[in-house]
Amino acid sequence: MDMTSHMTTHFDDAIDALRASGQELAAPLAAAVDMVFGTLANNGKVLACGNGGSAADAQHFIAELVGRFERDRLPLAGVTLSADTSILTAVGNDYGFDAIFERQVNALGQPGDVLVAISTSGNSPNVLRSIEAAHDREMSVIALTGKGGGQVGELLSDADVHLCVPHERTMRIQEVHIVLLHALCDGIDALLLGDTL
Ligand SMILES: O=C(CO)[C@@H](O)[C@H](O)[C@H](O)[C@H](O)COP(=O)(O)O
Ligand SMILES: [Zn+2]
Repeated sequence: MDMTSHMTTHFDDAIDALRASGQELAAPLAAAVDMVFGTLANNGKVLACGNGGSAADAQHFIAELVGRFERDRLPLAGVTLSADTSILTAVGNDYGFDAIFERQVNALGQPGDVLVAISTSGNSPNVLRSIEAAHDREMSVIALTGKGGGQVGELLSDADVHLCVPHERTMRIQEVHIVLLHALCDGIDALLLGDTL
């Protein structure tokens, strides 16, 4: 195997995945910006969850809300549901791993809040249950998925936003997810601060 050309295919495939996603997802992404901005403007908050690399993405996104993205601004209300090891081990131990996000949505979620649910397969049970809990609590959902959206796609309502990356490989989907989350941060900042750097 020519490792250099093998590595080159990753860049080419990532570019293709981003280009295809840009064509399909720019419009729903704009709707997601409006949803999050509306929630924050009404003193609501954003909850975010995912497993593995998507847990890191959820944490990364919320850090950019609570801290900052590219420009100084007021702190924005967000909580990562996949970062607190005491909650995750306690709820996982006592109620099962599938309840780790649902339990926190039920503890923290209020009507009008937004859940950002990240699952490349769209089939992780703990993410599915977080979406059901969000709906029960009259929250809106922004779902970041791939592989056709899986069961997440079937759970979402018309009021939710589905950002389904048109790709089958987890890593490519995750790479697009981080672009989506950064674009979401940029869109929120543009509405808050004006759209020039
Ligand atoms: O980062 C990666 C693979 O790139 C893994 O850690 C990956 O996130 C984990 O296998 C997750 O459990 C996958 O869950 P999901 O995206 O299907 O909901
Ligand atoms: Zn990964």
